[in-house]
Formats: sequence, C-alpha cells, structure tokens
Amino acid sequence: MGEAVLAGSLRAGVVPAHVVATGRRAGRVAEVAERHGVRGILDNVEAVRDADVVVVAVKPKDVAGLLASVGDALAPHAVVVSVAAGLSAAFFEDRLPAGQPVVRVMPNTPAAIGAGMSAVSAGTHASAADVATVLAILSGTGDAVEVPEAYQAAAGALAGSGPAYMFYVLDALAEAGVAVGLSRELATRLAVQTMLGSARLVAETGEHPALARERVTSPGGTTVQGLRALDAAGVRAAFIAAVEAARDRTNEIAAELEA
Ligand SMILES: NC(=O)C1=CN([C@@H]2O[C@H](COP(=O)(O)OP(=O)(O)OC[C@H]3O[C@@H](n4cnc5c(N)ncnc54)[C@H](O)[C@@H]3O)[C@@H](O)[C@H]2O)C=CC1
Ligand SMILES: O=C(O)[C@@H]1CCC=N1
Repeated sequence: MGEAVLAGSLRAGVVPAHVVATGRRAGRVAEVAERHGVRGILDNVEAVRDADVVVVAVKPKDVAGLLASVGDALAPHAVVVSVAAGLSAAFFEDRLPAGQPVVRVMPNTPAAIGAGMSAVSAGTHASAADVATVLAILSGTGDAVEVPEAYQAAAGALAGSGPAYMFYVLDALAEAGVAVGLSRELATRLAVQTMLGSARLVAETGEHPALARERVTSPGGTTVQGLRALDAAGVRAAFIAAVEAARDRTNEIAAELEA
C-alpha cells in the first residue's frame, strides 16, 4: 500500500528527489527506489528527519514500535499520515510528541494505477491546511474524500477491502462464463470490461445503481431471471454481512492494539 501511495504522490506532482522510501529489506527498498526514482534507505530515523509529510504504511501491529523509534526525530510541523486499518489518530497522537499533526487515511489498492478511493480524517492537531496537503498528495492516487473519523471503519470495510470483493465477483463471473461454455480468457475479458463499464456508467451519469439496473432488466427478459437467482442466493445480504464483518474486524484490531 505504501508503494501505491508513493506512486500516486509522484503522479500528483511530488518531486521524486524530495521523497525518501524506507522498508525492512534492502532488496525491496532498492527495487522501489529504482522503480520510482526516489531515495531508498533502511533507516527510518534518517528518513523522517526534515520531512514535511511522513506516510506510515506498515501493518497495524508494527505501528507502535515504529512510532517509538522515529517520534523524537520528527519536525514539529511534520504531518504523520497513517494508512493502518483500525488505528485511530489518537493511537498515533498518544505515541508521538505533543501536538504532532496526524491525518488518518484509508486508501485502496487501485491507488497504484491512479484509480483508488481514499477516506481521509484529520486528527486532533491536523489543520485544514494539513488535510489539504494530504488530499493534494492523494489526488494522484484517484479519488479522495474527507470523512469524520467515526466513519473510518465503515469506509475501510467498503472501499479499503472493497477491491477484494470486486476481484471475488470478477473471478466468480469468469467462472460462471466458463460454466456456460466460454473460454476462461473470453469470460474474464467480458467480466472485467462489464464491471469497468458499469462502474463508469454510474459514475459518469450519476444515476442511482438501482435505476441503472432496471434499465438492463427487460420485462419477461433474461436479466430478471439472473437477478432472481442472485436474490435467491442471498447475494445482497452477503455483501451487507461482508462489510459488517470487515467493519467489526477493523474495530477489533483497534481494540487489540490500543488495549
Ligand atoms: N493492502 C491493502 O489493500 C490496504 C492496506 N492498508 C493498510 O496498509 C498497511 C500496509 O498494508 P500492506 O501494504 O497490505 O502490507 P505489506 O506487508 O505488504 O507492507 C508493509 C511493509 O512495511 C514494511 N515494514 C514493516 N515494518 C517496517 C519498519 N519498521 N520500517 C520500515 N518498513 C517496515 C514491510 O517490510 C512491508 O514491506 C496496513 O496498515 C494496512 O492496514 C490500508 C488500506 C488497504
Ligand atoms: O485487510 C486489511 O486488513 C487491509 C485493510 C483494508 C484492506 N486491506
């Protein structure tokens, strides 16, 4: 996820020479540095010194240790951006020097190609200008929206995890195509473009998805039978259960790590 945000920031106009990427493995850091033309090092303390923006993209369980090691080296104005699922801005603020600005972001992996969706929330000490800086950086990752922090778990459950649900649907649709006699290659091509086109149609027309669905569904036709099968299998309820489960797990992670 860190590399996706890095790629997006460069797309947004951040100068590669102004970026320092860190990681745990030298090979991986060198690979990222070379791919994006940024400086890659293994020393987090050196990386954050003089930084205006510090993006923390390690697993939630590794955040506390990382903050303990870099906190003292941060410039007071440095905006610490968290993409860690579940961890509150307060989790960061409690482990950083008093007054450090923190902005919490829930991105998703299509950020890697500039087609991501991020939910952004200010911590206690982050100013509107700090949030604007983060939104500007994220503009190269796709769409980004500011939400109250109370919505972060829900937004992450829908959009942060959402690509996995979409890939699941694509895989299932392609499999369905194979089941009715198409080659896997053709079925995948049909499924992918259908998902892409349907999302774009709703995005570009602003039409309610239910109305867009009705337009496809001719009386006595084929689609209504397909939709009946989806309803009979409880697919709508399954999506609601999936988002609720991911939301609940987000809150569990927070409770485990903040305890
Ligand atoms: N994968 C996804 O779709 C999304 C992930 N996130 C969040 O992004 C964060 C990262 O997730 P992934 O990219 O999936 O995990 P990942 O395991 O692929 O990436 C984490 C990277 O951090 C490095 N790392 C660990 N400790 C480090 C340290 N002390 N210093 C420098 N580098 C260190 C690891 O070597 C690894 O390369 C997590 O907090 C996750 O909740 C958020 C939204 C979506
Ligand atoms: O599965 C996870 O924990 C991360 C957070 C959102 C997407 N992937």
